[in-house]
Amino acid sequence: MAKKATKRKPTPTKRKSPFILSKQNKIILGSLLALFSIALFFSFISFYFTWQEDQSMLTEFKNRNEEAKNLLNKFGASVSHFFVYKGFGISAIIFPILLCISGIYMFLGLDRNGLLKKWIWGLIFVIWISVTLGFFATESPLLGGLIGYEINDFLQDYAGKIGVLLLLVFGLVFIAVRLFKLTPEGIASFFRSKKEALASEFKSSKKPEPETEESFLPLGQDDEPIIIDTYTHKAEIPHLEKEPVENDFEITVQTEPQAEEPQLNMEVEHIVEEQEEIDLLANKLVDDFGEFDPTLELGNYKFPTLELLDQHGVTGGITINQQELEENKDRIVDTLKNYKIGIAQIKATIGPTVTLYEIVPEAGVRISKIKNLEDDIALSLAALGIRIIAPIPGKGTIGIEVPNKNASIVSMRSVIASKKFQNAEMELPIAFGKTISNETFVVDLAKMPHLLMAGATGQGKSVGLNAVLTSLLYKKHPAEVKFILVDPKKVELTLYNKIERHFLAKLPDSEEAIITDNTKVIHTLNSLCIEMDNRYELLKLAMVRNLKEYNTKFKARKLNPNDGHKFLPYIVLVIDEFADLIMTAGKEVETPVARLAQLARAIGIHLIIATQRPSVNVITGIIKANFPARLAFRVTSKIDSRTILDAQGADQLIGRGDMLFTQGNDVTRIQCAFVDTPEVAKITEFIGSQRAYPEAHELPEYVGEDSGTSVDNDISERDGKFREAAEVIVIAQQGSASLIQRKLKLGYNRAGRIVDQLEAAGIVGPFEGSKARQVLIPDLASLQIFLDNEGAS
Ligand SMILES: Nc1ncnc2c1ncn2[C@@H]1O[C@H](COP(=O)(O)OP(=O)(O)OP(=O)(O)O)[C@@H](O)[C@H]1O
Repeated sequence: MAKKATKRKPTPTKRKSPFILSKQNKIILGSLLALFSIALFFSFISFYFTWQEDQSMLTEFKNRNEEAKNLLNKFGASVSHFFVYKGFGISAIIFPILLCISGIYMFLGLDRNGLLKKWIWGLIFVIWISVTLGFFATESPLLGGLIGYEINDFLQDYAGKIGVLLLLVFGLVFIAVRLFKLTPEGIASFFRSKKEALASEFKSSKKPEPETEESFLPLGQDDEPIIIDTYTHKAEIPHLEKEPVENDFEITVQTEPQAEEPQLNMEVEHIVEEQEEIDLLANKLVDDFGEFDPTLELGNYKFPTLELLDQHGVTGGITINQQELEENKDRIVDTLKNYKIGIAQIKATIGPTVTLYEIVPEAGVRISKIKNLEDDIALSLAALGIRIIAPIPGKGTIGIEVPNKNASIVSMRSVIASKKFQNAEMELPIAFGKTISNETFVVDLAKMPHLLMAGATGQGKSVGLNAVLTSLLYKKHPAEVKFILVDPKKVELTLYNKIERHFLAKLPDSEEAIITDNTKVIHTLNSLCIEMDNRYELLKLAMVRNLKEYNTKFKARKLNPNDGHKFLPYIVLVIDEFADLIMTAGKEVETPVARLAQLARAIGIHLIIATQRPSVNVITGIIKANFPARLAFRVTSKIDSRTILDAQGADQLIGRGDMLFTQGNDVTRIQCAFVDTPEVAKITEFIGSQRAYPEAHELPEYVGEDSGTSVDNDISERDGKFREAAEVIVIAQQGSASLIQRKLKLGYNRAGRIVDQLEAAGIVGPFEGSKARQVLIPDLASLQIFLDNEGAS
């Protein structure tokens, strides 16, 4: 998206200009413009031959019996009269030329930036030529047109003839320098090179050199041994210190430095030009075709509209219950008074779910004393979820958060529609919800750069994940971001299947884009590691430090797609129920996740990991260290809160989307935006019904150690029990090593080896995680035929 890097427009529905035409319309309009401009061109030309005869026709435009001599008849005569006679004279011809170029641009669907430049220069030319001709050709007004004449007249009244002449010369200099990039040095070197070319031509015509090797040899030096290079057959350099010899071109050049000075100057200029060549080429490509636009393939893609989201009954802001506020204030003041803590000042900020009471204690009160009263205050307020922030970072106050009796829902619609989100100039903006002071909370996932989410069951984790995904869907074009969704629960993220070919990425041979089984997760994570390495390689080649710089360079056409460069979308990997994965796959999952978390930030791969159980064996030290951004919904214990946030507080939340977010230092309390399943269904339906890419974004192939075997299908090297094992497997129609182990009383390793050989022979299918392998031979008779054929071939 060439335009995406610049300012975003306020509403997602109006991101594109309403004047964007479809490809067909562009072709139609482009050809119409080009043909019209050709007609106009000839009409202007013919005006110069027919204008006198057609003059009387101008008032007879409606009269169908009258005919004009102009090539375009009365229309041509009138338009030409307007543009040439009343307008700019002969320079009016530039208009059809500009129109023709515009038509070609439209026809070929080229970028409009280059065209705008041409129009600006065209208009400058039109005016300059018209005024110049108006100045010099006062006798023939048709050359400069009425405008040229009038401008001259006007200027001469104020600046006189000389003043206008100087202005015209300045115009010429301006055009020469800005458009043709002429400089005094450039002109001087041009003439110098011409002069030298002439001189050398003259010289060579005077002394024609015979085309033999001897012509390079110094003449008249018989007494000196001449060293001839065996490869080049030329005299070697040592002759330098010798007296200059007229006939020896090479030596003369090197022994007369003064005569060579102009040539040295020229060389310097040449080097400068060479250095700029890549940039010049890129600039030319951008001028001709415009910046690369990754969204072009789905050019008609429409962003989801706000109407797809519900208000959830919230139309206005938060309703303030004055009585509740007063009561809470009095209770806080009374409770603190009971403990002999005086309050100098108290202020309330009302949020969607909690109200923050900011207290300035009287001088001499110890902060730790108030902090220790947390439970007592909660008791006296008879409310759950009280949190004391002492002191509030950046302010000299103590905060007491008290849940509102009637919490209001923060709808996803309200946060998406907020100015803060709409105007967010972020790479991957996420609108989480609203803070305690009712401000929309927007953060950039690209800066986090990975997010860890935890919360006990039913506290709003799935809604939180949907809020993250919805935010990105409302802001990003399918070309800019791809999701990899891992959903071991198999039900939470299924709705996103509909946007598979727009927004999802998957392994080359997998059918389902949403990953639900563990083996596939391991493969996908390893495949992402390969993608990461590939991307680093591309970044290295492009000599940039991160994905943003890389894509900017690619859009500016400074990276050649023939060298493997391509526009790289962000990849967001979402793993729901991470605990479940770690429990079943352990290190196999942890290692690639840690590797990605450590290294993937620069190349645009971002991880979002959600878990119900934030225990230390799930969120291990290495994972924690690489996930500075953490989001905690309500958890069941202080320990869990510490594991996820490195601070307590998450155990005191009130649930239903009440959450704490930290990016390393401050902890912010946020009410998560609520987006319901039917809303997600509508959004995915809206996107899914639009034209899509032919396939989901393909990840690099990963060949796992356990998928397939490297065992050769060598009959002579097969285990002695191979045939028996094959029979057991075919009878049971179950390809498992443990079955062979039991039935044939073999050790595990030997049984495993036999299964590998069975796979290599094509009797059982590949490894499928916890499931038994598929048996590819239906019955014993078929097996018999199969093995006999194998032996015969
Ligand atoms: N931000 C919110 N605003 C209002 N209500 C919410 C919010 N988030 C969640 N809820 C309520 O809590 C319920 C449970 O939320 P959710 O399904 O997200 O929980 P969960 O943490 O994913 O649970 P589990 O881990 O069992 O899947 C929702 O159905 C909704 O009624």
